[in-house]
Amino acid sequence: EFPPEDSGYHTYSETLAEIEEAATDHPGIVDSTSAGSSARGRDIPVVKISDRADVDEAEPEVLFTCNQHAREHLTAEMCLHILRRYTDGYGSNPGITEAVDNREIWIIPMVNPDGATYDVAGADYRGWRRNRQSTPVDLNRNWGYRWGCCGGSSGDPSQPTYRGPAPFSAPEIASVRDFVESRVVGGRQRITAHIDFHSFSELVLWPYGYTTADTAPGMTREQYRRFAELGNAMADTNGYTPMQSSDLYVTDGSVNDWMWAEHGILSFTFEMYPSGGGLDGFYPPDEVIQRETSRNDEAVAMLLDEAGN
Ligand SMILES: CC(C)C[C@H](NS(N)(=O)=O)C(=O)O
Ligand SMILES: [Ca+2]
Ligand SMILES: [Ca+2]
Ligand SMILES: [Ca+2]
Ligand SMILES: [Zn+2]
Repeated sequence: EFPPEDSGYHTYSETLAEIEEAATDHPGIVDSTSAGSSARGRDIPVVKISDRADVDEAEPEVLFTCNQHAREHLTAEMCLHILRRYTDGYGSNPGITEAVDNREIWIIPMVNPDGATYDVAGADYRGWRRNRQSTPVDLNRNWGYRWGCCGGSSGDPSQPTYRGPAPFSAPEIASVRDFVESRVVGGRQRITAHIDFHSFSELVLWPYGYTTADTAPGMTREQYRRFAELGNAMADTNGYTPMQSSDLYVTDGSVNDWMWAEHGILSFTFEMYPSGGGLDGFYPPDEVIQRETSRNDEAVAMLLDEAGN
């Protein structure tokens, strides 16, 4: 559980309750399903928001993933904020109504439910990052594109950036992979854009992470330019700093590289508030949740719009 002064954050069960409530309150535009199970057997919920949500329509699909890293609780709040905004706003906010009528929005609020739960299970925050397999894995190093290629992860099981024994060895990542692969319909990946939310540092990041080069196999100059232009435009709306992922540091096995290289999905990472500070940066007071999640409203709207191009 979160300490009383941070009760505004959602636990796993409170997250499930939020999803249930959205589905109950907005039955026509919400459909909830599961990507699969975590290492400790928790369901990994996937929520869909669209007009005629129970029908797979030929509309561009956009994915938002949150909480790959256990202690980054503000990111789960970001995903729940998108869920609430795009359901409560339907029919009253023209931009939201337009997006829901013309897109299929997929939200996975807690990719790492075991880790998120473990982090708040003690008397104090545990500063936990990884999942809760017997040998814990850094989920954002376990994706299968150029996995472990380039010194952007660790092969040491004791390290926080341990990549696991093989790509997709973490059940959480295998589950999200399976979900994304299930969106290849009629031979075409229907998801066109994605944001993976992390904290912290206030950054907008785009691939590749495994190399510092702008262009590489599967990333032409024109494609890189599209990432950079959209990344800069989104950063202009939330005041985050835009850069190629590897300009921060080289990572291999990250979600963005896999989403782009394997599925051609315009995949970004947003590092949320705060911009700096020590380990307490992972635990901003719950008083900032509303401000720091709605800070990304315009960027989310921009990505949803771009997803149709
Ligand atoms: C997406 C990468 C480049 C940054 C991220 N930073 S975090 N959220 O773990 O502190 C990470 O190390 O996975
Ligand atoms: Ca508080
Ligand atoms: Ca629809
Ligand atoms: Ca569809
Ligand atoms: Zn993270």
